[in-house]
Amino acid sequence: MITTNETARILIEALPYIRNFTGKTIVVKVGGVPMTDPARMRSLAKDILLLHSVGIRPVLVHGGGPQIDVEMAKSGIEVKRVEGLRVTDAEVLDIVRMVLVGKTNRDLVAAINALEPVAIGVAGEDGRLLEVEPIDERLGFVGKVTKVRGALLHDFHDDGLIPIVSTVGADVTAQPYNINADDAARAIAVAMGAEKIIYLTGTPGLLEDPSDPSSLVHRLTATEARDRIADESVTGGMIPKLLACAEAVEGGVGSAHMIDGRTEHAILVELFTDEGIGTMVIGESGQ
Ligand SMILES: Nc1ncnc2c1ncn2[C@@H]1O[C@H](COP(=O)(O)OP(=O)(O)O)[C@@H](O)[C@H]1O
Ligand SMILES: CC(=O)N[C@@H](CCC(=O)OP(=O)(O)O)C(=O)O
Repeated sequence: MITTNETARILIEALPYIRNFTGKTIVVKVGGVPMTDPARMRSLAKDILLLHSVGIRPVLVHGGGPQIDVEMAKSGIEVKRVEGLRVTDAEVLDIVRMVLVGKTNRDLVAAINALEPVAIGVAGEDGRLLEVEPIDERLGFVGKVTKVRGALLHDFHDDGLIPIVSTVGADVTAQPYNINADDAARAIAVAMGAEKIIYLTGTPGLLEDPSDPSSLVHRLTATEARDRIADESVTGGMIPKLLACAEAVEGGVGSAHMIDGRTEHAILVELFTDEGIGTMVIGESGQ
């Protein structure tokens, strides 16, 4: 049982962090794994609302890879990925939009709005928030973000709203494209001049040995992150995630964090306490 003194100490410890982050943009990307449990989604909604309530400007970007896999299986379509990216033909693209824009985004918006009606859902193809180019024709409709209309998201914040972004973008002809949500979150954080980007994932962070959760890498630079991708010590979904962290700090975001989205209130511990959790990627100066 937490004592009154401990509660007071925690609040006092949080104060300088709250002061430091007030008025700043923090991008939180939640992966599909942490969202498989509705209780976790409700807990995430409380955390995001708390950030908003203390004057932080949060942008919640979500994935939904496992949820797309389930719908593809129901339709009897085989899942193919190349270096963590889903091969997306027109049929798969329909499923991606249905799941990300039609379901996952709505569930997150509803989870926050059940507490306070300040969440607004937006897809990357709305108002061409996320403009893309195809990455590689072998991947089909998979896009790399070339432009972010960040002003749209700043406007939502100015209006007291929390934008919840699903990462289906569009090219200049309005053709929709599937985007890796980690990379889309990175592009948004860079375009908005975010203070931090936080990835809530299905692992404790970057692991030396992916089968050993205690082998957590606490801190590394963007160059070290790129080296680990080059020497193939990370695989699957960790490749775009680690690359996104490196590109975020190289693009001017203060720091990028990968933390365990399955741990309740991990965002609050990361932001408001002296306890660093998960993996932090920083710029070359070590700051
Ligand atoms: N070195 C590593 N450390 C941690 N995870 C790794 C590593 N190498 C590969 N992975 C894999 O990457 C996955 C995380 O990427 P992904 O599933 O896309 O994340 P998300 O949970 O955000 O959707 C982990 O669940 C793990 O299977
Ligand atoms: C191109 C590509 O691979 N897009 C991803 C988009 C969703 C996503 O990134 O979801 P997670 O964050 O849960 O991994 C996909 O289709 O799975």
